[in-house]
Amino acid sequence: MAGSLGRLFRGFQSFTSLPATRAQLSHPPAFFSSRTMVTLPSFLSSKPRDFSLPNSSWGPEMLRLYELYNSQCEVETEGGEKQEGSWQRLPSYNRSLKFATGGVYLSKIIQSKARLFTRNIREQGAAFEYVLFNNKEEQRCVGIFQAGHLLEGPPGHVHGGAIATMIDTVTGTHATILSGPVMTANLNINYRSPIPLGSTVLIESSLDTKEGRKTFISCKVTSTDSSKLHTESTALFLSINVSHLLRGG
Ligand SMILES: CCCCCCCCCCCCCCCC(=O)SCCNC(=O)CCNC(=O)[C@H](O)C(C)(C)COP(=O)(O)OP(=O)(O)OC[C@H]1O[C@@H](n2cnc3c(N)ncnc32)[C@H](O)[C@@H]1OP(=O)(O)O
Repeated sequence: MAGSLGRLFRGFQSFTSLPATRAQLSHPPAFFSSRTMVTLPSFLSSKPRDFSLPNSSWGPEMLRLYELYNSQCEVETEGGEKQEGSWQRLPSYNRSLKFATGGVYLSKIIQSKARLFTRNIREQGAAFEYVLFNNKEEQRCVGIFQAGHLLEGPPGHVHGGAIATMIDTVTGTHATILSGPVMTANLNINYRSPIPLGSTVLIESSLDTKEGRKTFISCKVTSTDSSKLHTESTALFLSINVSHLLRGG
């Protein structure tokens, strides 16, 4: 079982190193084409909904930024050929294990009803709408986040716990790409200015350093034009053996 979990994490890492065409990124079924299934470690088998694709709840700013980064996922050479760009969109599912090889078996043992916290609210736009892009060369990850009405903390503004969740999501995914299976050991957050509910913000994560099992990451949340700083954060992730999760830590 630990081996299967390990394959999941490795699968996630190898996805991020796959050459992805724009078509693959925009249309999830193509991601599961026979060609890519050969390349992937076959940890995904059916066609789960990819929550990081645009839906009707996305506002103009969310869509604009999505297009901005998505257009850099593939570039055209002078000869007219398409090739991998500097950014890569990361797909996002509500339940990784469901689609894993042997996932049903694993799910029953772990938690049959478990769903990813940020992807389990059915009403589109009500809570966490986000998409992540990774820049492997620059060791940077960007999250575009639109906060829905269910995330209210102070009247009209986003709950600090929801902001922390999104920071953990962006930096945690980034750390997984950089270092494989990790857990958040420390998350240090300074809230500088409130985020209006319904607005879209940028969450930028960058690698500070890696020391043995430790991956140190910095993150900031800003307005989409970067002029306003909402939140600053540093995070420490520790590489784990997946059996750590099965033992309950
Ligand atoms: C599945 C398919 C693919 C998935 C692809 C992703 C897709 C979906 C994306 C979602 C993304 C969401 C991302 C959420 C990520 C979480 O939210 S994880 C949940 C929250 N975190 C936890 O519950 C962790 C709880 N803590 C633990 O389990 C353990 O304390 C840890 C963190 C594993 C560390 O334990 P340990 O391995 O025994 O390490 P330990 O020997 O204590 O310490 C090792 C070193 O680290 C240092 N250290 C340990 N803790 C700390 C600390 N808090 N501060 C500073 N230093 C520390 C120690 O001092 C030591 O340093 P050295 O002496 O070696 O220099």
